[in-house]
Amino acid sequence: MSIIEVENLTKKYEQFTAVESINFKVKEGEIFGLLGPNGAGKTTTINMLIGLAKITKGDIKIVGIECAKNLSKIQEKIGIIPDESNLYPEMTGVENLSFCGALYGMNKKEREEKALQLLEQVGLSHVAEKPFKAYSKGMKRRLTIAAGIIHGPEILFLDEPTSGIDVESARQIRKLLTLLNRNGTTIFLTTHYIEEAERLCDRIAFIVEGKIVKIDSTVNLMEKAQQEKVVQFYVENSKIDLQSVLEKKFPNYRYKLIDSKTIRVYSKEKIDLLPFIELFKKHSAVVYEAKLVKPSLEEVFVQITGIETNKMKKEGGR
Ligand SMILES: Nc1ncnc2c1ncn2[C@@H]1O[C@H](COP(=O)(O)OP(=O)(O)OP(=O)(O)O)[C@@H](O)[C@H]1O
Repeated sequence: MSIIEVENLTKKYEQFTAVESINFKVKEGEIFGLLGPNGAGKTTTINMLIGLAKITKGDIKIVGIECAKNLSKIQEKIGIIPDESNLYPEMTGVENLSFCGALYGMNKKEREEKALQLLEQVGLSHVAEKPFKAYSKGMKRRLTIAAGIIHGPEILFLDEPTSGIDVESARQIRKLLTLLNRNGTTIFLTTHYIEEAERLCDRIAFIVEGKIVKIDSTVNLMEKAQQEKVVQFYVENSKIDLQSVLEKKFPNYRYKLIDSKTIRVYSKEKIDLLPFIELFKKHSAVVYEAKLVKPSLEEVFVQITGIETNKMKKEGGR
């Protein structure tokens, strides 16, 4: 069953179209990711879904309810994790969570128990009594997530959940999202980390310049990637432009220059390494490494969008 249905959704900022007639459905119980580079329209889309941005055209249904007119009816069913925290800096972790619980009508005992349980889940028990303002960026994001799920929402919306935070916090957040999802929460997230989408999402929509260019299950997308063989050469002492020399000699392969010494060769067939090594040798270039690379979602993303992934931020390069 579809728990989110989006039809011809469009957002214009005056003459500029930030999101153009996009369509997608999110199935109950899945983790759905909207993946795209900066400025693609991810935040605009999620903001329309959660009622923070006005829709220019189109329809959104969440749990079967038309959102435009009935936002208040879906508020309790959804959890929203903004990229900027909305918690109180002076309050401690436990106080912030307990306060959020009170907003959802939970009684004192219930919300304090839930607060402690959530602090444990997000790995923040040791700072439960410290004020929020003393938390690191990653800790703040984790507490913001805990606050967004205190009422046990059916659907969780997250805008760039691990952007700009430390690797350990990102790992904890991914673990928590996986756990929540296993327990039945549907998750809609935006990200510009390809690895994150690959690791977390059941289905992914690629969004570029306000348009969805592909939607498929991660399994199907990965299968497509794995149809190609990829060999990576690491070459030193080379005075040649690796890509143009290879393209001229072996035009039937596809190439991607990783850096001036590293190049990838792509083919649907097996790749015979010897002719490559001989060609490098002829140009006095020494091959120090030739390895088979396991194709990743990155390859599919580049193929479909034509966007070089160095334009997307990398995980770890936070
Ligand atoms: N309030 C606004 N007024 C005018 N243009 C806007 C406004 N908000 C966003 N835009 C533009 O709409 C486009 C989509 O922005 P959006 O923030 O949705 O992208 P994004 O995919 O979330 O990227 P990022 O990761 O950089 O936030 C961008 O070109 C942006 O400059």
